Amino acid sequence: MECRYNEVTTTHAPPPAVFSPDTLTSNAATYLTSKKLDNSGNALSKIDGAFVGTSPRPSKTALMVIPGRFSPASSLFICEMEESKKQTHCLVCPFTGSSLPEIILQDIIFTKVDTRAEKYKCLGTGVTSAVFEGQVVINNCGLKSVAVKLFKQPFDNLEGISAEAGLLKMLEPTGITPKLFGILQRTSEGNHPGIVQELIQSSVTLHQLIVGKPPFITKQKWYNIAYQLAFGLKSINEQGVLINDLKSDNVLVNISTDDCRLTFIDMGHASYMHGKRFPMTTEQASIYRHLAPEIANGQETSESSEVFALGVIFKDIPLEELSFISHKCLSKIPLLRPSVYDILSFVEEIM
Ligand SMILES: Nc1ncnc2c1ncn2[C@@H]1O[C@H](COP(=O)(O)OP(=O)(O)OP(=O)(O)O)[C@@H](O)[C@H]1O
Repeated sequence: MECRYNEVTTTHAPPPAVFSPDTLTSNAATYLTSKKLDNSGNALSKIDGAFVGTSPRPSKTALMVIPGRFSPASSLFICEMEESKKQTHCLVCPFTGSSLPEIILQDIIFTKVDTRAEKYKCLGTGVTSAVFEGQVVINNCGLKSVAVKLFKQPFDNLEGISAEAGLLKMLEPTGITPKLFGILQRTSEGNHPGIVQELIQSSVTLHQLIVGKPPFITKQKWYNIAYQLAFGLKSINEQGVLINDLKSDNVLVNISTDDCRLTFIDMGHASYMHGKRFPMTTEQASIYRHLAPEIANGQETSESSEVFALGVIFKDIPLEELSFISHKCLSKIPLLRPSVYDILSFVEEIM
């Protein structure tokens, strides 16, 4: 999957809607506003069916996502249906060749913001997608809470989506990324394709925590966060994956847990077993402060550029003890940066 960096969100663009009741309604309304998305009846009947050993297939009537701002032009519709037919074979991880589960729209119940209005709970939006809260019927396991990442054009090709989903699957053993439930394919009803993943409950982005939005967290919790950042990056890199877009907007913090549990989200720019180039102009490079200078100069990403990105986050974390190591991570010369193992040992020592 060839990606250009000008597709990446600008650093520290304010996340539009994360568990804030006043913004949720308006944002969700802009993205998904359809009565027909109310799927609860169908999905629940499927669970009832599962209990009695049958699997009733809800009829495919009018289950459409009418996605406001990123709806396709009607002339593209036929082409999309053609595409979805030939894209079925893409439900395999392009890196490992293992198959990825498919989830059908009928099995998702999107969470409504308001029981009367047809407005759905948007967890956040990015450059490539809008992420909605819901529940999904998993065979014989009942309902699971999920975050459904629906891709906007032109980021809605199934190969790219399969790559991101495949990486989430691959990273599941680390426990630091959301669990993958499956891929939602584009259907002839016109819904946007997406990734159905574990919902990270009670979370805010690390960026929100850093810029001082409530809640206030203790120094000990900041140490825990620094440790999990280093440990998480090490675990991900050890699986052969480079995140290539590590920044505080892409880390969720579960503020209801004592240790402030972290989850690394958004593997949309990640690569497996190799680095990736992100061609960009000097002006663009200046926006992406988490990008190491060599990447802005056209070189491939590497474990060392991941360390640079970690250094940017450490610099923003309000712990003086991190300034020594973040300074080293931010060295312009990749070879002078510490390894993620050195960083982890350093954080362990200061805790
Ligand atoms: N699994 C999840 N659980 C809870 N909230 C989530 C989850 N995944 C994403 N979000 C919310 O949705 C927002 C957008 O998600 P994500 O970063 O994956 O989108 P994106 O379009 O790839 O963003 P970018 O602009 O970085 O490309 C996140 O900032 C977060 O608030």
